[in-house]
Formats: sequence, structure tokens, C-alpha cells
Amino acid sequence: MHAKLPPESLSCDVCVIGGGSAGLSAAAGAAQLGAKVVLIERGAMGGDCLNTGCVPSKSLIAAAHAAHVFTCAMALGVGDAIAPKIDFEAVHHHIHGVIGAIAPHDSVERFEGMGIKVIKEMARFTSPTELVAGRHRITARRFVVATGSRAVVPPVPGLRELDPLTNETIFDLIERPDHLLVVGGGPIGLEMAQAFRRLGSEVTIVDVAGILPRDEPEAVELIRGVLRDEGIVLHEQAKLIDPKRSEAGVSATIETAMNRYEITASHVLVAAGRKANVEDMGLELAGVKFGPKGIEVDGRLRTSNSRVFALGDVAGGPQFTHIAGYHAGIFIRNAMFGLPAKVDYSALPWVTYLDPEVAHVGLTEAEVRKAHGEVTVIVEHMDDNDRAQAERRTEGFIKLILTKRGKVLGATMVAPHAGEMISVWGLVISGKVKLADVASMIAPYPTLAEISKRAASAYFKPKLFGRLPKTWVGLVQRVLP
Ligand SMILES: Cc1cc2nc3c(=O)[nH]c(=O)nc-3n(C[C@H](O)[C@H](O)[C@H](O)COP(=O)(O)OP(=O)(O)OC[C@H]3O[C@@H](n4cnc5c(N)ncnc54)[C@H](O)[C@@H]3O)c2cc1C
Ligand SMILES: NC(=O)c1ccc[n+]([C@@H]2O[C@H](COP(=O)([O-])OP(=O)(O)OC[C@H]3O[C@@H](n4cnc5c(N)ncnc54)[C@H](O)[C@@H]3O)[C@@H](O)[C@H]2O)c1
Repeated sequence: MHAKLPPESLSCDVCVIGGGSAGLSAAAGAAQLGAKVVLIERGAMGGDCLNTGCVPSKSLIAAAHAAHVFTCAMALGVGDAIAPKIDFEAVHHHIHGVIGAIAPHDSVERFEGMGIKVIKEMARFTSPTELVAGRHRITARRFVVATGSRAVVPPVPGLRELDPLTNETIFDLIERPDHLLVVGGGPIGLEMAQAFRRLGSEVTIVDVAGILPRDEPEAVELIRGVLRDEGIVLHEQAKLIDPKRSEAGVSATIETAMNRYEITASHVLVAAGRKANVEDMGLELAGVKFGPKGIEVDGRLRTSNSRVFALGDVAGGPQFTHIAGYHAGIFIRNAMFGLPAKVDYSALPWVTYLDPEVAHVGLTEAEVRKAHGEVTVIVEHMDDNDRAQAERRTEGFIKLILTKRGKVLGATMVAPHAGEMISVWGLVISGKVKLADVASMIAPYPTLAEISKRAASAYFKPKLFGRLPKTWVGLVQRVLP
């Protein structure tokens, strides 16, 4: 047995609460600039992204993709109509193997190697200038709250009593669900739905509104078709009623405006939005204001207590790992360099890792219309792309949203690897690359990425092949030998 250690008082430059994507990046940045840093994490280092979010979900999707390749190969003249054999326990090992391979990067040892004091405890403010974590009492010049978010169980009577799966438990399954009922058709719900379907589960999705609430309607329509073609049962504008335990696992009613469906499922996954982790940490005592969406921050990510910053999912804005890292950069510029850096989401990208991937950056058409009135929309379809034809993956498209004067404010791509191709449009939207540069680049043939050049060229086409250039060419041809 360990002897009880005595209380310890610590004072540091930066005290970070939360060892997820936001907290780890902020702590590493501050320490590498010479600050004395204390990092407090109550659970697993790496937070949601490594342990229960991006990494396990993308690993599961990779397994699902491998299984799906069998079912598509016949269209390319390869194989017989055989269903792949899924060893779900091996899929589970694969997922946790990937987490294990990345974990050293986020480990206590790595962060202690940077000179950071890591405390594995729950942190709680006791005043605007002090917090406690286990036996430690910590004062700091700056605090960072990066405590993340967790799944919300919607207030459907009976649902909580079923103890449904969430992102925190679904990757622990070692047996494949026979029938997964997914509550919520946002990115989490759909990524899981398609992956489990491809690994052989029956899947039903129920969404009280519509799927992919933040994406362009054309992208949503295409994905709806893909999911249904793969055999997923999708109920939108639908209510889940009276879910309860049954012999098969769970039974419930799903009600739409037109119909009522009685369904049974073996497992229920809740993916109906997130709630910021703001409870039980003395934010009131610290004078840090928060609301239903999370901690209230200004453009520089400062809270109502000027020595406390809030970063990542808890800060009530977009919830992505790349935003957590971006927030950490804003914190470093403000707190370490004394620069008044502010967040700018105008070129914010997001990707939903379905197949095909749905990638977006900047504003949607509806948002541009609302802000600017008239808009120019350019759409190019993947069936005009030779690589897409060669791979028989012609279902996607690119959509650019421009102001009437030709400024690109948003882009959506739906295609295999769309997430790998969207970044160029982030550069265009942020003004670092011109639309004309994309139109005139030499794109390797045949690549899916040629679609970007094609869309950019489409904007200039009417000007390039208009009356003026034709007249000019006519004149030049008369004088050329
Ligand atoms: C299934 C799923 C898939 C996802 N896929 C993607 C994706 O593909 N791409 C993407 O960009 N984003 C994805 N996300 C979102 C991404 O995971 C989050 O945006 C990101 O992890 C947020 O990082 P964070 O540091 O703000 O919070 P977290 O990673 O949640 O870290 C917060 C940490 O704080 C700790 N903590 C909380 N309270 C206290 C306390 N009082 N004291 C001490 N420690 C505390 C927690 O234990 C946790 O480790 C996904 C999320 C989920 C759930
Ligand atoms: N690829 C990625 O980058 C990725 C992947 C997964 C998650 N994430 C992040 O995680 C966040 C949360 O994802 P999410 O999918 O949980 O939430 P979400 O808010 O994006 O979607 C939730 C969905 O659940 C539905 N819903 C809400 N209450 C319901 C109810 N009672 N019954 C049925 N449906 C209901 C909503 O209509 C909505 O469509 C995302 O916003 C995103 O930032 C990102």
C-alpha cells in the first residue's frame, strides 16, 4: 500500500485542465516556449479523439471499407459474389491496436519529457486564481480549460434506462451487433451506421430532424441514397417512442408524419449531439461564465475571468480535433506572445468520413445567400472525371459557392478521398491562393483531384471563350505569319 502523500502547493505559468487534443497542444506549445506548465487529466491521455472518437471511428471505418471492397469488386471483373468473413473480435483488436500505436504520442511520459508536470486527477477551481487536483493546490498566471464534451442522451422516455451505447462504449464491443438502432443522423451516427452495416449488422437510423444537419442539401441527398442502397433503414423527421428491453434486446416505435413502425434491435447507439463538460469543476467559483453550449469565450478565447481561456469542444463552437489544435495556437499567440489573435472560422473545413466522403469548407450556399443576396454556384460532377470512371466511383460532385463578383466563400466535395482534396479550397477562401491559380495549375492525370481544376476553370470559361477573346484571336491571326 502507498503511504498517503502530503498536500502539495504548486505555482506555474500555465495550468491546463484536460489532456485531449486542445489541452495537449496548448501544454506542449507553452512548455516548448519555456513556460512552467502543469497539465491535469482525470482520465486517459489523448481525450476523446484518441480513445473514443476520431481514431477508433476511423479505424472501424477502415475495417468496414476493407469488407465493402469485396462487394464492389465484381463490377470491375474481380471475384465471385462472396460475402467477406468478419471476425469482429479481430476488428476490435485492430481498433485498439491503432489506439495503442498512437498513444505514446499523447502519453504522460512524452509530456513529462517536455518538462510538463502531469497530474492524473480531477481538477476543480476553488477561486478565480486557484484550483485543486487531488492533493495538489495550484495557482497559475493562466489557466486553460479544455475539458471537452460528451454524448447527450436525448430526453426520450425510457431511453436512458436502456443504458444505450455512446462513443465511449461502442468501441469496446467484441461481438458484432445483430441490429444496431442509431439515434441521431449527424456525423457520428452516420459514420457508425455505414461502418457497422458494412461489417454485417442490420442498421436502422432514426433522426428527429434530417441527417447531416450542417451539410449542403445535394450532399445530404446523395448520402441518403448511398445509405439506403447499402441496406440501412433511415427514418427522418421521426420520433423514437417508448424504447424498452425486449427478448431481442430492445423494442421501440418509430413515428413519422405518415407512419408508425414497430422495430426491434439488439443494440442502441446514441449519437444525438454533444454536451460541454462544465460540471463539477468550480467554474462558478472561478468566475467563468458558461451556458448550455459551453463556456462563453470572446474572439481570443478568453472567458469572463481574464486569466482563464477555454479551448476545444468545451468552448461552445465547432467541435473538431483540428479546431482544438487551432484554438491552442490562438491561446499561445495571446497568452505567450501577447498578440491579440482572434479565431476566424471563415475557412473552417470539416469532413464526414462516409464513403463517399463529404468534405466542406467555409460557408454553405444558404449562408452565402443570406449574407450576400445573389450568389454564383458552380457544380461539376465526378462522372466527368476519368479516374472516377476508371474506378467506377462516379457518384460525387464538387460545388463551389461564390459571391456575384467571383469570391469563393464555400466549397463542398462528395467523393472518395474528398477530405484529402478539400484543403486547396480552404487556401482559396482564405485568399492565400487565387481561383485563377487553381484553374491554371497542372493537375496530374488521371486523378480525382482534377475536379478542382475543372470547377475553377468553369468559372473562367464564359470569359475565356467570350466575344472579346475571340475578336482578339481573330486580329492576332491576321498578323501572325
Ligand atoms: C465518435 C467521434 C468521432 C469523431 N471524429 C472526428 C473526426 O474524424 N475529425 C475531427 O476533427 N473530430 C472528430 N471528432 C471530434 C473530436 O474528437 C473532438 O472535437 C476533440 O476530441 C475535442 O478535443 P478537446 O481537447 O476539446 O476535448 P477532449 O478530447 O474530450 O478532451 C478533454 C479531456 O479533458 C478531461 N477532463 C474533463 N474534465 C476534467 C476535469 N475536471 N479535470 C481533469 N480532466 C478533465 C477529459 O477526461 C478529457 O480527456 C469525433 C468525435 C467523436 C465522439
Ligand atoms: N468526421 C468528423 O469530423 C466528425 C465525426 C464525428 C463527430 N464529429 C463532431 O462531433 C459532433 C457531434 O456529432 P453528433 O453526430 O453526435 O451530433 P450532431 O449534432 O452533428 O447531430 C446530431 C443529430 O441527432 C439528431 N437528434 C437530436 N436529438 C434527437 C432525438 N431525440 N432523436 C433522434 N435524433 C435526434 C439531430 O437532428 C442531428 O441530426 C459533430 O458536430 C462534429 O463536430 C466530427
